[in-house]
Amino acid sequence: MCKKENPIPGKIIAVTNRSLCERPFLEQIKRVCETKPAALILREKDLPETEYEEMARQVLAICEEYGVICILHSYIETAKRLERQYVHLPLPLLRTCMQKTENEEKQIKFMSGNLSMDQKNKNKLILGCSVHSVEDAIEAEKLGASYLTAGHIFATDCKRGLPPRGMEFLKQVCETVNIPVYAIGGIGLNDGKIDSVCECGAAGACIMSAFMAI
Ligand SMILES: Cc1nc(C(=O)O)sc1CCOP(=O)(O)O
Repeated sequence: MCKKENPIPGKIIAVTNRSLCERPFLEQIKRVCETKPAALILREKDLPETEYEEMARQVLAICEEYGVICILHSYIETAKRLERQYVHLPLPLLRTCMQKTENEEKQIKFMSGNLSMDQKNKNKLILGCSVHSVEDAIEAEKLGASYLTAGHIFATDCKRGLPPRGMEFLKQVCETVNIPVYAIGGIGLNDGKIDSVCECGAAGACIMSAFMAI
């Protein structure tokens, strides 16, 4: 299993969901950042893009203050405007973006757009992608994803009524692709599941509800 270099420097990725917060959202983001996750995915995809962008500016400032990588979710134009290097996309969106262009060179150009990196890393866009099957994982890797989230691994209120895919599924995904995989779904901060998913070959875990209530 030779995984490419992980663009995320740690095991824990926080995922936001403002509807789960009891405190003002930005206050909650600060509390999350105080625990020093490696990254935070700003997943507020029900917001209109203008509101998302406004929120992203504020969240980015907090993440920067705490040295936490902020990954924008779904809104590619916002990511370009804010010159973000890290973007997370659901697979259908990654597919659509890539279909707009004919070859890999053009794809990267299209995706990178105005995403200006530091000079050394020019054009090095870090794309995350959510996958829910081994086939999805293979496709996302081919489309140029730099890391994957695979879920949902354990039962979670956020996917009520849907059976979890389990550790065997996670293992299969991790064994199949050559990019880092983060487990998502039903993982807490101190329940031992982070270690368990890493034993399956995952690079770490994405955690939503537990972080929104921390
Ligand atoms: C946002 C999300 N995506 C999933 C996927 O399977 O892609 S599972 C999920 C919910 C994760 O919430 P919690 O950490 O509270 O279980």
